Amino acid sequence: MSTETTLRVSEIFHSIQGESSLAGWPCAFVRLAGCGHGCRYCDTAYAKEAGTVMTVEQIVRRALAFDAPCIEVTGGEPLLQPGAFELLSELCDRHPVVLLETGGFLPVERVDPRVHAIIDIKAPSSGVAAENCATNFALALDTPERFEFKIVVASREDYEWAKSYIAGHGLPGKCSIIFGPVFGHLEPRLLAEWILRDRLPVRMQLQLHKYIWQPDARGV
Ligand SMILES: C[S@@+](CC[C@H](N)C(=O)[O-])C[C@H]1O[C@@H](n2cnc3c(N)ncnc32)[C@H](O)[C@@H]1O
Ligand SMILES: Nc1nc2[nH]cc(C(=O)O)c2c(=O)[nH]1
Ligand code: SF4
Ligand SMILES: [Mg+2]
Repeated sequence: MSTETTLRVSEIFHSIQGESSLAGWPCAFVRLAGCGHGCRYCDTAYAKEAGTVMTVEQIVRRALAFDAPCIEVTGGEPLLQPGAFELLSELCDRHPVVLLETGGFLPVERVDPRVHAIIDIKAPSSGVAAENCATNFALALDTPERFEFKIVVASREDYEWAKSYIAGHGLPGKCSIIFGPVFGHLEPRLLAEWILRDRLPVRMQLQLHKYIWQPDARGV
């Protein structure tokens, strides 16, 4: 594997992990550039710009320099760049906790098994629910400790869809599942009450960083 492989990078930053089961931990983020998806609620449209070309070695050194308990590769859609797989493996060689945030429409089987992958399942309000890649569920049910599934909901309809979607794929009780509100669209209290009323075996998340800094701030 060559660490001279290049990738297009949107930003590399140090923040408090705002999402997933590791929310709250200081984290180094590598946001790769580019995304072919078009989730209606996307809060990171800027990552679709070209970005800066960097080698795997340069990216890894920048991320390690934050000396954070975890490193997350996100985007844009990180798995769209072939070099992302090498980047993830190189990070795993040099750091014990490597996370991947991926949009759930690409297969994750080529991702280094040492990576903890947070796979987003897109609900109908995203406009791209038809592109959810169901092959990822079989892999996750096989090795559940490697994965988390996240569903961001904007409405009661999204919530009902999410409830039956996870049940239909046999995920509850087997895989870690997180529901979160589309920021500013669904009142967190409503989602909390729906989960409690249904006794749903899912975690609830808020995007912590949007309560610490300006919700539309970059680099946090
Ligand atoms: C910006 S995307 C980048 C990684 C990957 N493309 C994906 O979709 O997971 C990271 C996460 O941000 C979340 N997200 C994006 N816009 C959001 C919003 N308006 N409200 C809540 N979560 C949002 C999605 O759940 C997504 O998983
Ligand atoms: N602080 C912080 N935590 C995050 N977790 C996942 C993020 C993402 O955009 O993928 C993100 C982000 O953009 N900021
Ligand atoms: S897949 Fe991720 S980066 Fe791409 S549009 Fe959807 S939320 Fe935004
Ligand atoms: Mg974000």
